[in-house]
Amino acid sequence: MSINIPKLPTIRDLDIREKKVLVRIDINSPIDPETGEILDDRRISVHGKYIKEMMKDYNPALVLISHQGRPGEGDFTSLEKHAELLSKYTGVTVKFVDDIIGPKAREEIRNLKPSEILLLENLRLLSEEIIEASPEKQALTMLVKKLSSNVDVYVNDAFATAHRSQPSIVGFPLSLPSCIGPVFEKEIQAITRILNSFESPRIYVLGGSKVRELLRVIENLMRNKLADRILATGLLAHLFLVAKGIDIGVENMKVLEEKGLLPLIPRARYILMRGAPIETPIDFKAKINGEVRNVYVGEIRGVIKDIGNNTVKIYGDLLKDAKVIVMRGPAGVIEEEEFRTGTLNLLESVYKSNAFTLIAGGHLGSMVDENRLNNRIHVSTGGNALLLFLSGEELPALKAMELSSKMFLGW
Ligand SMILES: Nc1ncnc2c1ncn2[C@@H]1O[C@H](COP(=O)(O)OP(=O)(O)O)[C@@H](O)[C@H]1O
Ligand SMILES: O=C(OP(=O)(O)O)[C@H](O)COP(=O)(O)O
Repeated sequence: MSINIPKLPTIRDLDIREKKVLVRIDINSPIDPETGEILDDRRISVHGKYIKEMMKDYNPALVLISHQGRPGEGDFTSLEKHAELLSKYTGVTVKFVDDIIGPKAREEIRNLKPSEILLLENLRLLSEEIIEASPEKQALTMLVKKLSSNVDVYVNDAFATAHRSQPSIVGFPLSLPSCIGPVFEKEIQAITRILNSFESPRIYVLGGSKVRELLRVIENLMRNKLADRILATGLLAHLFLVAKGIDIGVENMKVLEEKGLLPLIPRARYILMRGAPIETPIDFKAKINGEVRNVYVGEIRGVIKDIGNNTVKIYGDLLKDAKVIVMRGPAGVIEEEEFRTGTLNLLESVYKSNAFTLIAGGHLGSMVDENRLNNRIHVSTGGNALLLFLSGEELPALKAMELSSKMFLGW
């Protein structure tokens, strides 16, 4: 199976010096739903580092756009606090405006000078931004029309949103000379390294809560024969246990129901029947009568919040032999300290392994110990974007960028 990585324009191919540059970043971060505090700012710090370099090398006037959360969910918040953190990491005061396409935002953009940075409000306040459509349609949205006429070029540095065919990702490339940004470029380099390695076993450790997207990834991995083993954790493990006919208890079925995951059971069964190499945990951590207990499959009690001690050991042993590891999503509810052990122990196996490893996803990335990293481990800013690409899907952001380079750069 060969995955085609198109040649993409970078900021070295576009003249951005002293220009007004619209940069789509992804600073979507875990948020405490109670306090609205940003729980982990890794994506912000990574973008901050590269924006700082961009300012030093090209002195542009930067207009930053991003989303945060999804409407209706606890992490759907303003980007005001993100601007403060971006200021900290770039060393430049990042001005925030609580508007996106209205007169206030456009006035700020018009007045922006080289060496200044402006962050607009959460893009998903615009209903247009939630709708997925073709680049041609998205180029006609109000967002794209109103902002394009106020900037010179568009840079897509939101690798983590590259799998969404939303206007801020695929609309601007058809409207402005465009390129990918430095964060995006680094991700493509890491992916190329994985795709060029034909060593096995290739082990995927998949967890977290975005189960629907993970099933799509697993289907692609199987179709393209890219995974030797898939170790399920997080809510994905709940789903596959149920699909195997295992009783996970009423409380855990309720968790699946509340997350809208019950309709995915037949699809998970079909995946298993087709022989997907999916391993499920043999034990879990749950809180019973206020105490954290290790419970075994077959006698599950309480709400499962992490993988158990024996699963950690078995998964850890399997990872010892891996040549390539892709890890996505935490193994448990890492927001609660007592349920971080599974995730931290799996990461420990990664630090000790000799495999080339990709670590994907905001929550998992926040658990990584930066001091234990080496050049075999790439901590991606992307989650599902990375996995979908690695499993052979065409990313809308890349397709739009290819169209753009034909239109504006004559490539
Ligand atoms: N057993 C579990 N039960 C409920 N939620 C879980 C469980 N395991 C993990 N999660 C949740 O998954 C979420 C992170 O998933 P996801 O967004 O897919 O990961 P990432 O941000 O790394 O991409 C966390 O909020 C965590 O609480
Ligand atoms: O966090 C993100 O994706 P991820 O959870 O796959 O890493 C991106 O910001 C995309 O967010 P979305 O999945 O709400 O479109």
